Amino acid sequence: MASSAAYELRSLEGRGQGLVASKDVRAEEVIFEELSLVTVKTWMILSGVVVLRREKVEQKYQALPDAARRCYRSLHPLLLGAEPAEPAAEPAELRPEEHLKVWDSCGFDFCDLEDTQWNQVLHLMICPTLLSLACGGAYAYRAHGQYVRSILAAGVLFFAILGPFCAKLFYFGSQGLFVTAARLNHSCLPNCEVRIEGKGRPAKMVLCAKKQVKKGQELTIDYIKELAHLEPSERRKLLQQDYGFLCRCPKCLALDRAVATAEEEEET
Ligand SMILES: C[S@@+](CC[C@H](N)C(=O)[O-])C[C@H]1O[C@@H](n2cnc3c(N)ncnc32)[C@H](O)[C@@H]1O
Repeated sequence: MASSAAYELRSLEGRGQGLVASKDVRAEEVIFEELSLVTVKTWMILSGVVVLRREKVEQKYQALPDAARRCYRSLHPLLLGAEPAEPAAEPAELRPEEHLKVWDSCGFDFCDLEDTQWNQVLHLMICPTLLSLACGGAYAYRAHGQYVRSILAAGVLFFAILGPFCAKLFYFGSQGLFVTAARLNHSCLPNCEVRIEGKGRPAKMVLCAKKQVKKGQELTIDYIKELAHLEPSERRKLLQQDYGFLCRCPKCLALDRAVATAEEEEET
């Protein structure tokens, strides 16, 4: 893991711990780079929902050296948010459901080179071929038409439109645990973004500033950046459902204050 003096870990009110800039950072500046502790292959739907981890996370954990296992365990939600002076909270060993909690709360999703190649085969070859055979065949059977013609006609349709369409519906992906980046809190107005370069294993994550960040400001990312178009209340609901926390980023806190003021004014 590469580290620099550009950030430090601090306790932040209502958000557990988080990374804070320890010096002024320019827009687009790289704040840190980090290699994944461990990665697993996944099956994703709808721009970023993991439906299946194709590799067993427990096996990955068992294969790690002792020091890396300690880092992995430190990502358990019981420890994330706890003060560093509370080591008693560390679970001795993780149960299967605790492994899943680690990945659900700290896993970063991405597509590496291998996933991208498989996705091209899946979306540009396999899906259109299967659908053309099924739909063209069914049409020819019902309409007593020519199978080859019907399948070819369906093929034109599916090869032209299905690949781009289903590329975001279901795809092969990867998920990585990054020990430092796991401490980044969410904000609906983030000042940083992560880029994951998955050319091989371990994957490399790069944290970049989206805008100028002043010394002492928290470094934040958007956990649901694919859903930036949603209303603030919907984003909040989603974060609570999928990530299990009520968003207390500055934007949501400001909205809370505005709602409370409006309610007070209505009552008086
Ligand atoms: C990946 S961890 C981030 C680091 C964590 N705060 C810690 O103490 O190590 C994600 C957890 O941080 C907290 N968190 C992150 N962003 C938050 C936010 N905007 N508002 C409230 N809690 C947040 C939630 O408890 C969430 O489950």
